[in-house]
Amino acid sequence: MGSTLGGAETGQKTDNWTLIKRLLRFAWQFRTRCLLVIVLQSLILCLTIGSVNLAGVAIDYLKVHLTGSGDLVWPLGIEPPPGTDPFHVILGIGLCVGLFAILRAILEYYNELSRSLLIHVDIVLRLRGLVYEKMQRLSFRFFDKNASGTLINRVTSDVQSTRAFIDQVVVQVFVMSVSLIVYLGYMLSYHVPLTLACLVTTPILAYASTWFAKKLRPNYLKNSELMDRMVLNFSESMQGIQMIKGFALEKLREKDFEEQTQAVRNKRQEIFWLTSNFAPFVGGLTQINLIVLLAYGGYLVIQGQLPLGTGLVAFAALLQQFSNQVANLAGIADSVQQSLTGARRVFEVLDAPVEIQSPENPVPLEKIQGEIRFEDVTFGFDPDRSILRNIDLEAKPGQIIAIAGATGSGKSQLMSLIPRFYDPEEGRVLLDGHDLREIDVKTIRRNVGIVFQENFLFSNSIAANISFGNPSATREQIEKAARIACAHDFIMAMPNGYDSILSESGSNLSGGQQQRLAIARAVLLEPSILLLDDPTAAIDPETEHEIMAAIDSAISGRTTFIVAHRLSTLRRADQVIVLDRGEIIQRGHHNELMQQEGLYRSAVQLQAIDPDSMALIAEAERRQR
Ligand SMILES: Nc1ncnc2c1ncn2[C@@H]1O[C@H](COP(=O)(O)OP(=O)(O)OP(=O)(O)O)[C@@H](O)[C@H]1O
Repeated sequence: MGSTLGGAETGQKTDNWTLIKRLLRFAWQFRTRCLLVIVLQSLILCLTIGSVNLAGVAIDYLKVHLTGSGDLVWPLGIEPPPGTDPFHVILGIGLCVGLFAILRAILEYYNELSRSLLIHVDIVLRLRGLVYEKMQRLSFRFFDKNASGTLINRVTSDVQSTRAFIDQVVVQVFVMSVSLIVYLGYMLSYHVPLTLACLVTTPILAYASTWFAKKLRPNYLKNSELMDRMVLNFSESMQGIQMIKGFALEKLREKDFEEQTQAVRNKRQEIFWLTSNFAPFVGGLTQINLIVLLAYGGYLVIQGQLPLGTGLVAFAALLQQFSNQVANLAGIADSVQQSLTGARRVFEVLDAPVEIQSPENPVPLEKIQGEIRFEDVTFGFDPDRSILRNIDLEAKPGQIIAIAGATGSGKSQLMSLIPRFYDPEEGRVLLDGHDLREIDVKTIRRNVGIVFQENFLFSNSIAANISFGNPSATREQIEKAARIACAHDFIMAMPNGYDSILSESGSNLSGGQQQRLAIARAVLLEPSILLLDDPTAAIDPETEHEIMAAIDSAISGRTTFIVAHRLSTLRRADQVIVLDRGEIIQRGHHNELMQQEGLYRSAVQLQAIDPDSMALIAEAERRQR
């Protein structure tokens, strides 16, 4: 799906006009349905004027019939045959008004239908699709910077606000302009000075609308921010419900949520206060017009300069319609501000640069051997603080590289550079001798199996979870992967075996079972490279050996990077890398490292190779030095 909203405003605050031009370009693709809505609304308008005019004709006819004086102008020159019974004439006009009303009702039905399709089917689905598709392509840095609350809001309520620009601004402005022109034209054709006198309040109205729009803008922005916070709080509370209950913090979280809801409520109230004050103000101003009409128009009728029915009465009805349209200004100004705030936030997502992209001409790689090399790699989240510094390392195909180090020393970040979740700031990472930036991103990721400390499982069948990376995998392939990951037996013990449906996030499985499914998922890809980021960290010691058995069979024949704190894994590794504050401070086989003085030997001797203990030992050693 290509972005039709694309523009050059990336990363910078766009002014309202640029935003409006861009929204109009977006609206252009819905021109047919917009046009249909406009045509229907215009026909409804014509019928309204027709009815008003016919009612005026009926009054004038009665007046002429009763007083025997005055002129009567029949619409389109169609007049009843001479000698027709006056009652039949009035009845005929009444039937025409009734027919117009039926036609109007039919058109209003189609108008409502077209508007709903335009809004809910065309615009909202299209916009949501664009935002969702873009979010799938965005790199990790984007998600590091944007909390999930703001992202959820951008896909949901901001998209809704943005679409308001089309149906509540573009279409409404058009309909309002056409109505105003037609009403004005009709009124001017009857009496120019009276029309001008009736519009004396218009400049005040225009000024007030601008003031109102300016007042609303910051309020809508703040409202979106407060909503983001509220949604984030809610989604975190749902995800961390176990933790909240475990610490008996329900009341505290409830209070937090209530405060945030209250803040949203207060902001909304401010907005409602503004809008509900503006609407009666506009209504009041338009009533002044009616007073002018009655005084001046009444005088003209008495003087015989204006017909009563098609003049004063029709004028009053049209002025009322005119005023209703003008009163819409408040709603339109409100929609403009709301939709521009939403659109700005939607465009921020659509314009966010996709940092990690495949090159235009990627190097063709037939078969990946799995050789990984880091050459003088430096990496950080912000330019002033490097997380990894001057990393050089090499893993030959099929080798096991164990990574040990204190908590926060950069173990996970080092691994995250291999599937190109991030690019290094300096230096390069090579796969089979090619810089990762020269290889197609999909090729890299299909050849890298990853098992994290905690893995996300979808509320789908076990088979679908295992074949997540390759949905077309056969049942045999899925079972083979599950057997390698030592998961087959527990899966078969479940009521529906591989077709058993997992609860949200796999919560009906134990931690060890979840990890084994994650290993099966990684193995199914038959990757040349396996990244195991401390897969036993969140597992109790009893289950740990089951996971280790799964890992042992999974890593055979693959280049494996494993964050490890088990001696057996470290001994088995071809190379152990010891990280401290983003730098490799020791490297070599376990036996070699045990010959050297340093953090590794101290940690092994104290049987404290886990990241927390290594952090303490590293700190103690630094103090000694
Ligand atoms: N998204 C992020 N934005 C900014 N800093 C980050 C981000 N992710 C990690 N860091 C920082 O990078 C450093 C290294 O983190 P990393 O997760 O690689 O450590 P680790 O050695 O794997 O730790 P642990 O053993 O606790 O898992 C830490 O100081 C951490 O605060």
